[in-house]
Parts: sequence; C-alpha cells; structure tokens
Amino acid sequence: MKKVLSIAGSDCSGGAGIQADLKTFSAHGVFGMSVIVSVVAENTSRVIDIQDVKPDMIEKQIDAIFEDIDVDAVKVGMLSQPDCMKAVAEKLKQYAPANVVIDPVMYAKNGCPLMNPGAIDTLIKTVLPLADLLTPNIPEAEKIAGIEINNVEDMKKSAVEIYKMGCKNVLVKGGHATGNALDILFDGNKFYSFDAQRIETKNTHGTGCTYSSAIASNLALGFELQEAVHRAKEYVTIAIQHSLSIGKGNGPTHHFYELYKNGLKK
Ligand SMILES: Nc1ncnc2c1ncn2[C@@H]1O[C@H](COP(=O)(O)OP(=O)(O)OP(=O)(O)O)[C@@H](O)[C@H]1O
Ligand SMILES: Cc1ncc(CO)c(N)n1
Repeated sequence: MKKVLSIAGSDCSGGAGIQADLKTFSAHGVFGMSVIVSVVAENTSRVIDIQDVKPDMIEKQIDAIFEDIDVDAVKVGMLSQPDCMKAVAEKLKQYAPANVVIDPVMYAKNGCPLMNPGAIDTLIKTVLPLADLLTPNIPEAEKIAGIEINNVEDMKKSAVEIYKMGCKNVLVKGGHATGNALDILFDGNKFYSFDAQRIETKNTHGTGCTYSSAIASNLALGFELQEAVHRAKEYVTIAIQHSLSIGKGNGPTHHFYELYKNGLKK
C-alpha cells in the first residue's frame, strides 16, 4: 500500500483542505495521513476564523509520521503564516521525502484569504524551493511571479518566472480563466498543456486541493509527472462534473471510488 501525507488546513465543511485530500487519497487506493497546520472554521460561503496549530505541534506531528512510516508522496496545502511555513519547511528538509507537491493556497473559492499576504516572501524563499511540483492557480501565480496573467502566454511566462525561484516543476492552473479549463506544466525545458472543457457549475470548492492530492497519489503510485498530472486532470474534471450542491455557496467536488475503478469514465 502506498502512503501519502497531506500537510494542510482543516476545512470543517469537508469540501477542501485536509478533508478533500483524504477523500482523494482513498479514491486512489493509497493510504492517507494528515498533519493539521490550521483549523479553519469555514463553509461553502465564507471563512469565519482561522486558528493555527503551534509550530512545535506541527513539527511533532511530522516527526510522529516520519519516525514510524515510509512516506511515498507529500501534498502541502494551506500554510497561513510565516511560522507555520518555517516549521513545515524545516521538517521537509530534515526528512527529504520524495514527490513533494505544494499547492500555494492563498484564497478560498469564495474569495476569503487563507494566507497572510505578508507571508509571501517566506513562502517564496522557504517553501517554494522544496517543491517537486508547485501548483498555483492564476491569482497565486500572479502574486508569486509578480506579473499580470491575461492569456496562455502570460501563464507560461509566470511558470518560467516561478521555476526560476527554485521549484523543480510548475503547474499553473487555469480554473480562474475563461474558456477551456487549461493548465500549463513547465519542467524547466518544455511546456505541457492539460485541457478539459469548462463545466458550468458554481460547485468548485476544493478543486485545487483535489487536483494536487490526485497528483501526489499518482506520483506515489509510480507514474511519471506528466502521466500523474494527466490522470489527476481527468480525476478532478470528473469530480467537478459530479460536484455536489451542498451548502449555500460553492459546493464541493465529489470523490467516489467507482468512478476511479472503472477507468474514470462518467
Ligand atoms: N469549472 C471548471 N470546469 C472544469 N475544470 C475546472 C473548472 N474549474 C476549475 N477547473 C480545473 O480544476 C483544477 C483546479 O484548478 P483551480 O484553478 O480551480 O484551483 P484552485 O483555485 O487552487 O482551487 P481551490 O482553491 O478552490 O481549491 C484545474 O485543473 C482547473 O483547470
Ligand atoms: C483549509 C482549506 N484549504 C484550502 C482551501 C482552498 O480551497 C480551503 N478553502 N480551505
């Protein structure tokens, strides 16, 4: 059994964060584990409050896992403050796990902030260089690269700028664009496109968490990066097609094993 760890925030409403990650891991047939960095009181409409776990406790959770269990891949999600970022980065350096996918979460789908904007320098200097794959959405790529993104060429430009900051691969996600849901992967040499028809739905809470966790699962299962992203793109597209009208805001993606088992067909 492959073992995948999520280091992220808890979304009590179950659609994003650690909860989405664990559901995605199960649907991929890998064993999911979690280090909770922040407890977020949120739902499909709003973020009410965030309480960060103390850095010492974040470190102890990571120690508890790595002293006991071989980890095949790690997904890192919401890190709200510089202290949490430093704690996670130190431990990732210490244990140096394979297949680290980092989703630089800044805002929830409903626009509520999940990262202190003053933490972006720490994110770039301390966390970003530890990523085998960094998966910013368009607003996140704009903030990290410091450029405006209006088209696919701009997505590519931002990917190159972010790559130069020290991560091994960059996947700029096009969920916030118009037209097809097109994502651009840059591996330092070439660009690869992952395209899907845009699904007309407001239920896209947790799509980014689902996607990065699916990629981490596929890497743990032994797929090369391009194939891991390709399969994860299919998974997230189907999870959005079947997304649920739960709550009054942006409902969550749906994870069900039958879909995956039957070759990701609708
Ligand atoms: N309406 C949609 N139809 C099809 N694919 C979509 C749609 N919205 C997002 N996607 C895809 O979902 C994946 C996640 O991208 P997105 O840009 O939504 O992430 P995100 O903003 O980080 O998500 P979140 O912060 O809500 O977890 C990408 O592959 C993107 O292209
Ligand atoms: C805890 C958490 N992580 C990530 C996201 C981004 O969707 C969210 N809404 N909540």
